[in-house]
Amino acid sequence: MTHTPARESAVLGDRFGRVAADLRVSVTDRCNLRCTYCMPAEGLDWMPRPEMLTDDEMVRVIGLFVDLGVRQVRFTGGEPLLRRSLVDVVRRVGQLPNAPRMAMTTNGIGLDRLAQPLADAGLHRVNVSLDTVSPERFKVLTRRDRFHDVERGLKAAADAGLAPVKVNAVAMHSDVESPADLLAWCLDRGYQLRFIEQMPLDAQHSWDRSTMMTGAQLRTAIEERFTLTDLPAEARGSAPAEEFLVDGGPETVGLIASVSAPFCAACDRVRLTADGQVRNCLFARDEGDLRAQLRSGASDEQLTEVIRSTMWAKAAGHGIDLPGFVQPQRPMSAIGG
Ligand SMILES: Nc1nc2c(ncn2[C@@H]2O[C@H](COP(=O)(O)OP(=O)(O)OP(=O)(O)O)[C@@H](O)[C@H]2O)c(=O)[nH]1
Ligand SMILES: C[S@@+](CC[C@H](N)C(=O)[O-])C[C@H]1O[C@@H](n2cnc3c(N)ncnc32)[C@H](O)[C@@H]1O
Ligand code: SF4
Ligand code: SF4
Repeated sequence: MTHTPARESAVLGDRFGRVAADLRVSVTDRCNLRCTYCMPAEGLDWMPRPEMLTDDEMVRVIGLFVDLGVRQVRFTGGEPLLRRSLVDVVRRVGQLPNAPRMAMTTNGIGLDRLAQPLADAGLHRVNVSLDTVSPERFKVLTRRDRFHDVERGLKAAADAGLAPVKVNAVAMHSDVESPADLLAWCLDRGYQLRFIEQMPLDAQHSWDRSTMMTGAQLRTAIEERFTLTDLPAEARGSAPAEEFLVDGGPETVGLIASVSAPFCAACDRVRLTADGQVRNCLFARDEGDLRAQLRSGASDEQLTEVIRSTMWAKAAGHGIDLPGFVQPQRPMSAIGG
């Protein structure tokens, strides 16, 4: 590969001039829910534990990303709260030189107990996934009867000051309730709701475009009850969510239209999996193997070279609409979203 100045600069760039500043770290692939758009009911093997990065390995690699210009680290999973050492990892990342902002994406189960310790360890904010306000519907969608655990988790996050508390909802046509019901519930409690288009990343490879609600369809459904006002395009930056004022604001609702309106041209994200692979895109089919290097005694410079070369190879976009699109082998639950 030709080495250009951009390829060797202090920041983590790619061939299209994008610079990664947001690292998403999957700390485990294990989960206590089985959301239908993410995992099969059973039969998905977990990563063997010896293949997972230890805390020391994970913190070392995150430190290298920070040295390369990463300014926000998001802990995700699987379910990140299932990693027993999570609070300690957060504390250690918060103590790095040039410590990044730290966020987490979680299903909220266990957050009632962990929100305060995580906030004390330095976590700044949290996004909680919740697709419905009906406990019965929750049980169907996640195959577990845990709605009230999530409800308690959300409240604990707000009480611990992990603000703003955002709620993520994957929207599908099969949903019986209106997206406006979930929005009303979130507005009442001060949570910032964002709807997400379902992406072809489920472990069972059963994604079907026709079950996905598009951003435009969601907007229409929400506008049956609320007035939405566009925010200036500049306000969005590199965020996946396009935000709208609800009934004149200040509350907002977000639409993450990854499939119908991709935001890849402004992408500033890079990913680290729990088994130590760098992914330059949610949909990447190749990964940079940091674990092998780490365990064969690589220097920081050698690890940095793996990160840089993986990022340099990043594609322009996810290519879902291209004829040759192939879903990555690694499922959403082992990437982290
Ligand atoms: N296509 C695509 N989807 C993404 C990307 N980053 C996050 N998402 C999806 O957006 C949804 C919400 O993700 P979150 O983990 O809450 O992250 P976020 O929206 O960047 O978080 P905030 O910074 O709090 O707005 C999930 O379904 C993610 O898979 C991305 O880089 N590309
Ligand atoms: C993979 S989960 C991992 C973190 C945590 N378990 C949770 O659910 O928040 C991260 C995010 O991806 C979203 N997600 C999962 N499968 C998806 C899919 N097929 N399409 C779009 N988003 C998906 C979830 O709703 C969640 O907001
Ligand atoms: S979306 Fe999150 S909570 Fe649901 S099965 Fe996937 S990893 Fe678990
Ligand atoms: S699909 Fe890939 S390139 Fe597009 S925004 Fe997501 S991570 Fe970035």
